[in-house]
Amino acid sequence: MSGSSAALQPPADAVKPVRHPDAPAPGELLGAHYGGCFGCGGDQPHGLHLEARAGEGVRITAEFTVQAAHQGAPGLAHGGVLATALDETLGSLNWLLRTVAVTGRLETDFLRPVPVGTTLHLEAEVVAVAGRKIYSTATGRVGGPDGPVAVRADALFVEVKIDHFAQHGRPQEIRAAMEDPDQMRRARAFEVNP
Ligand SMILES: CCCCCCCC(=O)SCCNC(=O)CCNC(=O)[C@H](O)C(C)(C)COP(=O)(O)OP(=O)(O)OC[C@H]1O[C@@H](n2cnc3c(N)ncnc32)[C@H](O)[C@@H]1OP(=O)(O)O
Repeated sequence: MSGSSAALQPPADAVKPVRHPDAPAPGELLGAHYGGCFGCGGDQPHGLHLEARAGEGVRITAEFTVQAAHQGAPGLAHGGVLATALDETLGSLNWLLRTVAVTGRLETDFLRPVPVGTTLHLEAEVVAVAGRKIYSTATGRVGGPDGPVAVRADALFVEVKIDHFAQHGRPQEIRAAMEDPDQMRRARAFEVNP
């Protein structure tokens, strides 16, 4: 059984998402939004090291290969790790909208077990926007980009000001991020949102 709850149905006044004119070109690798991110950062030895690419419209594709550190049952990916892969891919859609947003709700269906060593082929798309609310959906396939769907998710992201992170993050990581010119450049690119 699958299907998202009423909380993830876009309201009647929702509109179609609009790709930002400065969004990365289709096919372009996005790179990590933060080196310490468990989903995409290069500084996390046991992280997912998920690599996301801009697609057409407001779509993203991504890949993640399940490592031994990601097991739940013997030889199988942990469900929470698979949810992280979906969450990270959905979060990457914000690059195409040039909006800073965080996950408010994530509903996941686990349809097939995913063994260690498997590459999960992820695809995500924004389906609607209503004010600060961004409604999106994602799938993760195994055996190739056209293989069977192993996991899927629907999500609601909520737009926040960049201050959200400075207000709530642990001071030492916030300080380090603010001292990193690359990190600040990425954050500023999102602030200039018409
Ligand atoms: C930089 C990008 C990184 C991407 C990394 C991958 C994504 C992540 O994992 S992000 C980390 C996980 N998420 C978080 O930490 C978020 C924690 N939550 C929060 O900070 C807040 O609850 C937040 C910002 C989502 C909403 O709070 P706030 O800004 O006060 O807005 P609020 O007024 O409550 O909600 C705004 C709208 O969203 C709706 N909404 C908020 N949360 C939910 C929810 N869980 N379910 C349904 N609707 C919701 C509200 O009903 C409201 O709707 P309406 O405008 O119609 O009344």
